[in-house]
Amino acid sequence: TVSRPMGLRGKQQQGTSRIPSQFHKEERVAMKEALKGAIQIPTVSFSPKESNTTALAEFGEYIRKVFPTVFSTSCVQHEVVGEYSHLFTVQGLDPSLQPYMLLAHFDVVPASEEDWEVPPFSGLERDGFIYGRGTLDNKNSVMAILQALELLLIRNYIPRRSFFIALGHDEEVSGMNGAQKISALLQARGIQLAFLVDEGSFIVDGFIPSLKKPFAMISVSEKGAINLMLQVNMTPGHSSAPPKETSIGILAAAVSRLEQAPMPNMFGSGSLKTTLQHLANEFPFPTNLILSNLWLFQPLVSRMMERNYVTNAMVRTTIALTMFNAGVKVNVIPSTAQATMNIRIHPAQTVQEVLELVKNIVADDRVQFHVLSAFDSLPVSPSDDQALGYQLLHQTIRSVFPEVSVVTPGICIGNTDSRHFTNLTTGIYRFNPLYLQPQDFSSVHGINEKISVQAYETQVKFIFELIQNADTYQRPVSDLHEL
Ligand SMILES: CCCCCCCCCCCCCCCC(=O)N[C@@H](Cc1ccccc1)C(=O)O
Ligand SMILES: [Zn+2]
Ligand SMILES: [Zn+2]
Repeated sequence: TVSRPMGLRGKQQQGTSRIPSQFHKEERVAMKEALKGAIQIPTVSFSPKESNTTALAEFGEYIRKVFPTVFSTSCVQHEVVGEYSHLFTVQGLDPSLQPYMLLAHFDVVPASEEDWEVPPFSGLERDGFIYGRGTLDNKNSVMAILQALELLLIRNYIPRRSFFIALGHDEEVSGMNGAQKISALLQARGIQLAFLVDEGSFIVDGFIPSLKKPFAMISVSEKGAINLMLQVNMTPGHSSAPPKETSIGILAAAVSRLEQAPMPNMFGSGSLKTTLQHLANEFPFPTNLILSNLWLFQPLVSRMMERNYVTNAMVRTTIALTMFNAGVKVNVIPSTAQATMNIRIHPAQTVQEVLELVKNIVADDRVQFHVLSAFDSLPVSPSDDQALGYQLLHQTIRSVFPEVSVVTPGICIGNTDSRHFTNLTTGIYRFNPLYLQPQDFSSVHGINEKISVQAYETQVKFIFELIQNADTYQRPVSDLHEL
């Protein structure tokens, strides 16, 4: 367990003085009201071709209204990209410092009114929590980033290091029109980023049984994915004289075989192993010893990880059957049956390897494979002493969340807009400065998504600190050792 400061040491902020992250009562009320207003705009992405464009446009008007200083300060340039996404360029004083990017998205997944305790687009405050779709994924980040910049600018802050704020409008349906276009635009301008911070991981609490303390997980990679459609075609006919096998039966047996035969456990070659080694001393006896001696206990630990759906997703490629279609009439045997699945690829495997494994499990030539889309897992970003982005996050976590004793690299089991930026940087970090418990995780894309007012204020504070920390001239520690 490393809890001492790593990486960035030495003098802070030569010249200008640091602006304390203290906000008065009126500012704190204004910031939570601004978030509520953002939740009330139903910026829903239904599919790559269908979104609430009226709401997306309204959101653009809304941020102009609630963050007037951001939009009127001369060191901040604003552009709309891909019709609804936003790119802010904040010009720093020192062009020799490589710029970085803060990334977030303001589209949300749909929410069915009836299931919620509080209407999902009401932004209602109840018992210290703000409820609504997007309070964790990901309007909290969108608003907190702009809010932190607004408050810094009001205090006459001018950054030393330039940075970009990119706010996507279609992350929930692939990010092709938002994040992808922003990335292409910056590439055309010859920009390279020192690092990028996006959503995708949290200060996680209660996901590993017997680990009582929360820890900060910064995701340094994310899983790949395949959308795969299996199809069986057989001769159609009259249901009164059925053949021995039908398209439905053949396909059902094939997908059942896939559910019965999970993909191999890759714990040994994955980053969850590193994560657990960082955490070893946080566990009570004997788990601390077990995790410190993975050379011996790896088989035991890898099986333990399979027991929970989230940690299971971190040790293997998963297959979720998500669509199943066949038949139109009760007395007609259909010719075609289709099953679509969403596969999430462990970083130790490739698209091709997984497709081979799936074919071998299905093992039936009558089942056709149609790959609808596929991409490999993302490259692993550095998390060593020299990794500026990782070390800045680590430093900021230590100061804003002093009670969190472990910060570790991890892997994101979902996909984020950050995957469109591999052309601009190798330092992609997915971290949302919020506590997340399993019940909060279920509310993301689920029901009763909510954020506490206090947690949101802390998120603003975190970004306020992170932006100032990024102004460091400090080179990573090991460079200093050489001096
Ligand atoms: C060691 C135990 C730690 C447990 C940590 C649990 C934290 C889990 C956090 C997971 C957050 C995932 C965020 C992913 C965002 C998301 O939902 N992305 C979506 C976006 C998407 C949609 C269409 C096509 C491509 C991508 C997705 O992955 O489906
Ligand atoms: Zn998201
Ligand atoms: Zn999402």
